[in-house]
Amino acid sequence: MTAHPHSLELFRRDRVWPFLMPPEPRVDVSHQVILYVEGLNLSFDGFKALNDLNLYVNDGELRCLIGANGAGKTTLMDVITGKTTPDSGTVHFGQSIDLLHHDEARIAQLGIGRKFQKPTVFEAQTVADNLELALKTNKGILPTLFSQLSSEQEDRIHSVLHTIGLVQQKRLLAGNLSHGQKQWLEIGMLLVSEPRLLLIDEPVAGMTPEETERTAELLTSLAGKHTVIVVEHDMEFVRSIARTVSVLHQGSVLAEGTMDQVQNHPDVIEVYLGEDA
Ligand SMILES: Nc1ncnc2c1ncn2[C@@H]1O[C@H](COP(=O)(O)OP(=O)(O)OP(=O)(O)O)[C@@H](O)[C@H]1O
Repeated sequence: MTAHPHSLELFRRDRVWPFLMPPEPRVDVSHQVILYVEGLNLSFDGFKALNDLNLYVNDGELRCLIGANGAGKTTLMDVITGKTTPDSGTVHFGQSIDLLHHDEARIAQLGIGRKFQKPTVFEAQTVADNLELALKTNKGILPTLFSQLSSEQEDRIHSVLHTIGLVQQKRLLAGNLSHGQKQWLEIGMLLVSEPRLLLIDEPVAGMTPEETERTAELLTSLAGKHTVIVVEHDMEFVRSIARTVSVLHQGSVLAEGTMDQVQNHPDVIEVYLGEDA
């Protein structure tokens, strides 16, 4: 008796059916904290890039990380996103997800999106196609523009275009966008997969004052639904968006609070802002 074609399909070795895949763990934010970083240490050839670093970020918060060059901001982002393994310490996403047990790709799937300083959009594709490709890539499907989007996915792309203020530009090639618009598009490319936590590195570097202002509006509008951590050197920008600022110095959190509180903190005046004064 020949097997029914559907049963052959069912026994293909290379298929994993959705009901057999491990369920996507939910991020447990029952204690309002979405990110716990505790006792992180990391040395590079004896130099302590992270030094017993502790950081707690609440769900829905917009947190700014500031600190002089070499303070450890990028290294911290690298550890949270699985790019670098610390020597010791723990990193938890919500109450129960131990991020140090997952690799970079899995951490992205779990809902942590990272945007590097330089935009890396596909310049030869339209704005809408960039979002579509990002959505498919994030879902682990071989990215192609030929497979159809579901209506839910189309709605999501439209809503992201709206959020990033590029509805009018959706048919433009990304290469023709301004620097600021490319940065927003790249934020949109993260948003299509609805991340819980967004890590954004120097979003306003190289932007015009108008673009900087719109970026402030965009990032503040994302907080609440998402948790946003912004690394930024532009203090005026930080002041315009941040409720809580964490100051990193020599691999540790030196001070935390509102911009006014940290600027008036004696340790900060001494080691960081004092240098500019
Ligand atoms: N892979 C590495 N190997 C050796 N040293 C490293 C490595 N990565 C970072 N470092 C060092 O660790 C320190 C912290 O760097 P990090 O990039 O985290 O600082 P940062 O706060 O992000 O600075 P910036 O504002 O300049 O981006 C620096 O002195 C850097 O040279």
